[in-house]
Amino acid sequence: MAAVDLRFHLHPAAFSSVHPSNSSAKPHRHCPPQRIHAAARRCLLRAKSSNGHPQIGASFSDGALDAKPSGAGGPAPEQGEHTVSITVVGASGDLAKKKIFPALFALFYEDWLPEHFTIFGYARSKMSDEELRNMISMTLTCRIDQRANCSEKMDQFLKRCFYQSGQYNSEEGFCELDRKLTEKEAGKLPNRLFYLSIPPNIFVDVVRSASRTASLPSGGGWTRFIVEKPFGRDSESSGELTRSLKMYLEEEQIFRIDHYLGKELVENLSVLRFSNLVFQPLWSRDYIRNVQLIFSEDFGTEGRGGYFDNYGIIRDIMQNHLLQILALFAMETPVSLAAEDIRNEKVKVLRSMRKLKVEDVVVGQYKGHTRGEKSFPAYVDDPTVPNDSVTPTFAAAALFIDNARWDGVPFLMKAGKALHTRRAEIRVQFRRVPGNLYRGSVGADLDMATNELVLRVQPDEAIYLKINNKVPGLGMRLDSGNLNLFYSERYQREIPDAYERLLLDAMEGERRLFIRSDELDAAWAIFTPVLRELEDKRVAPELYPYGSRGPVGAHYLAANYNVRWGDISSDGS
Ligand SMILES: NC(=O)C1=CN([C@@H]2O[C@H](COP(=O)(O)OP(=O)(O)OC[C@H]3O[C@@H](n4cnc5c(N)ncnc54)[C@H](OP(=O)(O)O)[C@@H]3O)[C@@H](O)[C@H]2O)C=CC1
Ligand SMILES: O=C1O[C@H](COP(=O)(O)O)[C@@H](O)[C@H](O)[C@H]1O
Repeated sequence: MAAVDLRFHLHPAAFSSVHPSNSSAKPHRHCPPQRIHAAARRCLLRAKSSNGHPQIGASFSDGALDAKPSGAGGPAPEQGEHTVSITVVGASGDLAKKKIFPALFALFYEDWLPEHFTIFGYARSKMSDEELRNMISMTLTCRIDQRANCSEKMDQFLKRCFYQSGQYNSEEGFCELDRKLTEKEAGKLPNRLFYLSIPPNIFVDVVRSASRTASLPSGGGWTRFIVEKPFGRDSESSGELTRSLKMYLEEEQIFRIDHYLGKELVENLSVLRFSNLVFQPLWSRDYIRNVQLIFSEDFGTEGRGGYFDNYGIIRDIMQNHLLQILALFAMETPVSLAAEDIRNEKVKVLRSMRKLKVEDVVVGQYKGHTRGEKSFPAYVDDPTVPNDSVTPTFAAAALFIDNARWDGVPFLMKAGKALHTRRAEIRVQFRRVPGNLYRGSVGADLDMATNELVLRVQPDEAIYLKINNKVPGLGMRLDSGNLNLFYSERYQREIPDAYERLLLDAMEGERRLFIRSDELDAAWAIFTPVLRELEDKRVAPELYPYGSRGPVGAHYLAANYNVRWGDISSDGS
């Protein structure tokens, strides 16, 4: 039966500000829509209160400059004529080029964007609109299954893209941006989305400048900020970041993105759990022996060493992507599918988790390796990484949830760069069959004959369940076979990129797949002590060759809990 996609039925009002919390509730001042040079000057002269908040009630002496209704710069907007302006801050960067602009184009191509929208790139690099368009055009592709009118659609999309160069900590650039946005929004009810695709050390600068100068007045349309990870380095810095952001924004305006939550299989995890009766009774310590969350990449940190060395794999992947999956996997049934109900359950399960101990962690770092003619660099060969760096590019960890459902069940995580394959998956290993009638027919190792449910997040999305099966023939021999749901065989449509779903959700004000600040606090509480200890003691990572399966220490760690990693068979099944 064809699935009904509710988004096709969304009313344009889904993009409007229907709830006060959707609007920019913090008081702020707008840049004047006219005479921008004077405006920029005034922006800079704007008085600040002692705590850095934009001042309530501060106004320009020139009342005309101040009088900007939601649809300023044009005739009164007609009912329902909304427009969304999306500003990609850090538009010249890797993520913007690789993911954000392509995702925006994909949304446009499939008619998910509202009729009236404008896209702005903002960064320090000097670029004209045309140069931005050229840059973006290199990154755009059309879905293989929908190539019709592709270049026409690209041209239409690129015409809606503009660029504003400016500093991140200066209000001048954002004032100029505000002026241009206002021009494009003329006659419509505006809404603004800022995507902070920039290094974390400048998040607050941008939020301060943009919220003071380029966010919409309270009571107008909404102004939202998507903030990229990392959200701090530990509990303390994350708390500090949250406090700083909240000086300028309401929590409702902050969309902390974890793109793994936008992946199809991760979204499907709750569907699998809560809409299939067969799994419901099995989902606990009674039947599940261990759960494995595995992430591997077959490339190193090339080009991102400077960022990575300050964070390491635990912060880059485990504390966010894998922990979020774990929370969705292990949470209790939420009251409803509403964002706050789901996030409440996630927080509860995260708060039930034991703080990770150093003896439950193995860290590794890749070293150079030569295979045939080809040489692969060591992590420390990156010129932006210190030669004596002990930053882990691989980690394995055993985590526990101290609640009634999961008491004693090891949740094993493994994440690494420069490994032999690129993969992300969830493996659920079930207990042995008690008093198994067929124990003589399944081979010596009963643990090898237990059921395993695998959710392959990427690549080649799939769900499969390993079952024991009689090998056809006159004898009685069992082997392990898979009940398969391979997405490429079952579904013809190409799977949207995670960023498409998340951008759309942010525009719709749907927070379900974004991280709330208390979730973040709970997540950091689990990892901060171990990160501190690893760093204070400069624990030396186990070296593993580029392109290998990672440090053997990961196997010893799993063995401590009678676990065997499910991804070690040669075919990876
Ligand atoms: N790249 C990826 O695959 C992923 C990235 N992220 C996160 O997304 C954000 C953006 O990542 P990415 O695009 O890789 O970042 P980049 O390093 O490419 O930076 C983005 C832009 O920010 C500006 N910039 C870079 N360094 C500085 C600096 N020290 N001070 C001021 N401005 C600077 C540059 O623009 P200009 O000089 O023109 O101003 C640059 O083009 C980060 O928070 C990252 O952690 C998250 C997941 C994956
Ligand atoms: O957040 C991050 O994710 C990417 C992996 O994302 P994927 O969607 O390609 O699996 C990772 O390479 C990067 O280091 C990390 O910051």
